[in-house]
Amino acid sequence: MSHPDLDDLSLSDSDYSSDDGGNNTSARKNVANHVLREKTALLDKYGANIKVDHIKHRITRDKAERATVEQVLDPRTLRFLSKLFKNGTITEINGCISTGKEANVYFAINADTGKEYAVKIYKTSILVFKDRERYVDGEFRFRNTKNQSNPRKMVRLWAEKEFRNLKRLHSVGIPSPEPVDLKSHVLVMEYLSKGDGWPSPKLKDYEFKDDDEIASFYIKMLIYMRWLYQKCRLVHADLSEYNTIVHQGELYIFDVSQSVEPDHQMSMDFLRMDIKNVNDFFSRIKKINVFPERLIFRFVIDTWTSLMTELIPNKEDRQAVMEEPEDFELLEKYLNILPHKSDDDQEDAVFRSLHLVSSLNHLEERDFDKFRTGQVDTLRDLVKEEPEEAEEDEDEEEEEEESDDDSDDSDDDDDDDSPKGKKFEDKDAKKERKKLAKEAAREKRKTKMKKHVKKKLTKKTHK
Ligand SMILES: Nc1ncnc2c1ncn2[C@@H]1O[C@H](COP(=O)(O)OP(=O)(O)OP(=O)(O)O)[C@@H](O)[C@H]1O
Ligand SMILES: [Mg+2]
Repeated sequence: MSHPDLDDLSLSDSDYSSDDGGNNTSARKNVANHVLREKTALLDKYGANIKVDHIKHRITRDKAERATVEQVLDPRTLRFLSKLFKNGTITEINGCISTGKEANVYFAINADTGKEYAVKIYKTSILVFKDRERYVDGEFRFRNTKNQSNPRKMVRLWAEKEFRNLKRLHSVGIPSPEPVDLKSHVLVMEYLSKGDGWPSPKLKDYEFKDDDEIASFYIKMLIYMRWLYQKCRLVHADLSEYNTIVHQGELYIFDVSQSVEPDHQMSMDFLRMDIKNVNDFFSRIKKINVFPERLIFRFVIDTWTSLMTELIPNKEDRQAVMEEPEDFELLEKYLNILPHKSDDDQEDAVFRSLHLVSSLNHLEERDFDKFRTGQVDTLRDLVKEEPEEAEEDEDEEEEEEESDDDSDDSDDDDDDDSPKGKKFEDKDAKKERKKLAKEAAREKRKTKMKKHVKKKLTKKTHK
């Protein structure tokens, strides 16, 4: 069969755009014809290699149905897929693994090398795009980009983000599908399979041998969460038993398009949500003892030095481990000294209810009232290990404030006989000064993190 030269037919992104204001009808007709011709040519050339029906359990190699392909894949997507055929990354698409809210995932192979791939195609329809905003807070991520109003550019950005994030995970040794190729909103990655086309199970479907195996996966999950934060500078932001796969005995993390960097204004909330999801799965569904969420939070964001100081209090003994930052076994040892969460953990309840921001810069106007009344905490301050002396100083400071509040007239009548300005104040000025000081102290207490909350979050309670 003869084809027009596909490269000559290729259109740019803007050619597919419908926002030309409707002024140039004949130009639009031309483009529409062009798109149609391109689609037909691509289908003639690659249609027989693309099967988009749902795979039920096992990857089959039935004949591709051109009509279904035509229905499911829009011309633009087809064009980017054809680039993957042309550059030899894949030779066949053999069925649909998943149709999600944001993307469809297909199973693909390269018949020449025998390699298997997962091809994730982001949905570009405006309807889905609106949905995405609501569900995944994409709005935050792209709030400063010019592309917010253009869904095609948005999904391309989204796919690119996933591709780059996967690279980060892969490069630091967090088990994850290896990213292979990216063409606009079409992403190719390693396919995690049991072999013979069977996909490896998601964590939620994995049949654990026993409680020990469940516990070991829980530990892995927490350590990978820390590595994500410490080594990749990422918070997953949708971590759960649905976005992790057990592959060849390892826990694989994927679906990282929505992951954010720690300085994202919602990163701390996302991290807390990830921790909650993980804890809920392992405690409620798998019925194992989990650690308190606030301590996991600290485990994820605290420095290596701080964790190791706790694990090995003796400085000399600690020297050796300082050379092995982020060592898996040492992190595992650290987790093993943590207490388990009790059923009525009030401290975790407090932690869950705190409004979190990673820095005061992230406070928005609506947050300021809450901040004044102590309902907002900056998490980095919260988990910082304070040197003992600093803590004592603070105690004194607090006591001072207290006494200032409680006693009306005694604080400056001390026995120190060196002359002090205050001693020679007239009575009214003194009254006024004390009133102002009291007010200031009251204000300060309001904005200061409640001490019991801070203690709860910074000190481990070994039970
Ligand atoms: N590399 C892969 N190997 C094997 N299966 C995969 C791979 N990537 C994705 N999948 C399968 O496809 C499903 C959807 O993938 P993913 O979570 O990345 O997309 P999604 O659009 O976010 O989907 P959802 O909205 O369902 O979370 C996964 O749950 C998994 O079953
Ligand atoms: Mg997913």
